[in-house]
Amino acid sequence: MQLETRNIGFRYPKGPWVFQGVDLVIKPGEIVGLIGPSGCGKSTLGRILAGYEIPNEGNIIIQDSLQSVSHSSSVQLVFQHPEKAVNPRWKMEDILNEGWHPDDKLLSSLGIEKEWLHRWPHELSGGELQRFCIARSLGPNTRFLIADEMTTMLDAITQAQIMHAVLKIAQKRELGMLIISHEWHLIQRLCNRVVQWDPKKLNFYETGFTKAYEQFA
Ligand SMILES: Nc1ncnc2c1ncn2[C@@H]1O[C@H](COP(=O)(O)OP(=O)(O)OP(=O)(O)O)[C@@H](O)[C@H]1O
Repeated sequence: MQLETRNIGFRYPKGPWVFQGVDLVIKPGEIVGLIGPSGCGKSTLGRILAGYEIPNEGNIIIQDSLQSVSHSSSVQLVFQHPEKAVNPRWKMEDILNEGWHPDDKLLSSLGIEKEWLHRWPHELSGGELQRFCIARSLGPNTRFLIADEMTTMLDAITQAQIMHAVLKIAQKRELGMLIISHEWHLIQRLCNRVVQWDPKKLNFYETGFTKAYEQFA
């Protein structure tokens, strides 16, 4: 089972091509980094992979079934703005348990305190809220996790703790991950492979292998 894009191209309505001809493969258990300058289309690609946008050209292939539209709960996206990903009218307990019921072990590995479950989203910091979004994304159906600047709002120590917890889960469950980040050091340290923006071709290309993330886990 792998997550694959074949020759995908995307443009927003009336806009220019953001990218074209993107071929990307994420295998189970593989941690792939995606880097590139602001505005090159990293988040757009992440949203396409998670099924929130439909490519104008090409296909997304998940689990060996050819789909012109990528939409599957097996691909989960956690992005930079957790406040936009939760219902402000729901208490954290309901938000957390909407799709599945994360156990205490997972909550504690992500540093989620029990007392937070009884709060409203606006009563948590961005980083605290993000831990809930991460826990929510790791349901039993998840096979691939797209982490779009997932830990950007956290301090370096908390960022390392959370990434460590997520990577351990990814390793144990053989989840494939795409880590989108501007932080080259983070990408270099965590990823098996790195994919980078090619401005001439409006495309992404492999930069080669980095250190295996086991060193970090
Ligand atoms: N809803 C939208 N409608 C029109 N254009 C959009 C929309 N969202 C993004 N864009 C444009 O598409 C391009 C790619 O945006 P995207 O957010 O994918 O880039 P990015 O590489 O993730 O940037 P950053 O690193 O700053 O987060 C940008 O030029 C952006 O202005």
